[in-house]
Amino acid sequence: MITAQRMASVDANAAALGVPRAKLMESAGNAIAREIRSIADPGSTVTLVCGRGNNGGDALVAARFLSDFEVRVRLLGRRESVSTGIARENWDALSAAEIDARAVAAPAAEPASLDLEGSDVIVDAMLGTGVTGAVREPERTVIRRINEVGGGRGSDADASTSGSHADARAPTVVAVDVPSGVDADTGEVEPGPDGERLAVEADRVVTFHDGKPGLATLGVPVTVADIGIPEAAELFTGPGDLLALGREPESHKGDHGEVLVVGGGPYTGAPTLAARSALRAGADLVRVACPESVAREVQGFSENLIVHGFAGETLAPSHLDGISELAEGRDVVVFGPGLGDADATLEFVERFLGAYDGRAVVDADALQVVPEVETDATLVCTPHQGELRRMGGPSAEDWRERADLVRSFAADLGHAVLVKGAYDVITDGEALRVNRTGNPGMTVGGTGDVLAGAVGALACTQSPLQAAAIGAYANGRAGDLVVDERGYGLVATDLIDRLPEALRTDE
Ligand SMILES: NC(=O)C1=CN([C@@H]2O[C@H](COP(=O)(O)OP(=O)(O)OC[C@H]3O[C@@H](n4cnc5c(N)ncnc54)[C@H](O)[C@@H]3O)[C@@H](O)[C@H]2O)[C@H](O)CC1
Ligand SMILES: [K+]
Repeated sequence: MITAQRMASVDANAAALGVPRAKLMESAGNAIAREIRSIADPGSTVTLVCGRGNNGGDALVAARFLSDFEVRVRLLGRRESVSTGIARENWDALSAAEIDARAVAAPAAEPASLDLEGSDVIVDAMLGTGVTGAVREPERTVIRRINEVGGGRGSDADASTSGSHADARAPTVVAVDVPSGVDADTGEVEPGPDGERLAVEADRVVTFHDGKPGLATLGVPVTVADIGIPEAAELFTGPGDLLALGREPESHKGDHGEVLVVGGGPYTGAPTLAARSALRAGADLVRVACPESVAREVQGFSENLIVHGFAGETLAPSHLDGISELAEGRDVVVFGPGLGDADATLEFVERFLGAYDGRAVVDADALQVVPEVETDATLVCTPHQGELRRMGGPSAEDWRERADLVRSFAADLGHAVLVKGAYDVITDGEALRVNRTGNPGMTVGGTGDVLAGAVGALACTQSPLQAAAIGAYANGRAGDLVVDERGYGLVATDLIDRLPEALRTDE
């Protein structure tokens, strides 16, 4: 199963891996034609009702594979309103192929011009995973029309006859990717302004690459068609993963989350790097809880941080209440940078995690405590391979072998894990991602603190798996940008400055 958001990311990652969307559309169109051949004979009348996006584009391709059928293509709107280049190209290819293709400028005003009557098969290619909000006109009127002519769901789903007694049978309605108006993730139909919930009542669905959660509840046959998306597009992180960050234009302060960094003691740089990285990776507000002894120095690094000093040189159980209280009001805690491993500190870590039930990124010396502590917290652990071993985790030279072992380690641990390496392995115990950005220049100290801060900021708005995958991708990409510019010799603060650029996609 795959969500619409994840599908868009995988689609973009496939494109970045050299599999153009036009090829995916060609495969999708081919799959639709195969589905139609499985339920109707050549010579049957197939009417393809096409929207102005790539969902419509898929059906425009299918029409070219159905030349031995009576094909009628009806585009809802003018050619200029087709929203993507690849769909427009497929529209233009139709007129060259002398297929009965008509752009219906005002389909809501003239539904009869869709020539739905007399169809043996109606293809619903109006709206797919790109639908936003309740269905608008002209799709509302056309959906009503298709449901009227189609006889509603469950009408005889097998139009195995040719055109001979089409009138005796309602046409079979085949939906492309998802019935128009149905949310691919939830299966729900958003009510329109008049409160009416309108969606195509399809007899069958042809969906692409992987099942969609929202189709399971429809109770009609769903064909999942392979459209040539390489497995690498799902396994490896890529620019498509950044689409999940889509910033709502009207978002305002506080939407992107508040992070608390709990760290410092023997080391002052680490919590500062994590905190500044969280700011750069999009957190609205970042606080640092650290020992009094380093508070002034941490504050000195950036006036954008709110620093809370706790008495003494290292954090200890006596600080538990104060720091737990601070954590209460935050979205994510980044726990561990520079904490050190004094006994009192590790006891503090164990008691904090045991009591905390929010989201936390756990890094550095705090990691060794995680396997022993019972916690209701949702953790993202970010060990390097040595820290993973100290957690009792697996070690394997080959990254593929390591990936599988880490996935089951994370499943046993009950938390997401990001194991840093030339290939970072990211998993929540079920899904698995591998990040290949980054370079040997990044073994310099502090890059792990920058990563932990970035993952912390992202975990305010993303799932633990997504936050870790995107964090690893952006951290490594920032490192690559720095090395491209000035060769090796990068320092951790260089990464922080390049995070905003590394988190932007022009997809
Ligand atoms: N990797 C894949 O999954 C592939 C998917 N393909 C097909 O592409 C669609 C998604 O295409 P997209 O262009 O993103 O969006 P849609 O065509 O679904 O719809 C956008 C289209 O519809 C208009 N619109 C949006 N919301 C509404 C609304 N509420 N009411 C009316 N109109 C609406 C919007 O203006 C656009 O014009 C996916 O489903 C697959 O079918 C690829 O072709 C193959 C690879
Ligand atoms: K559709």
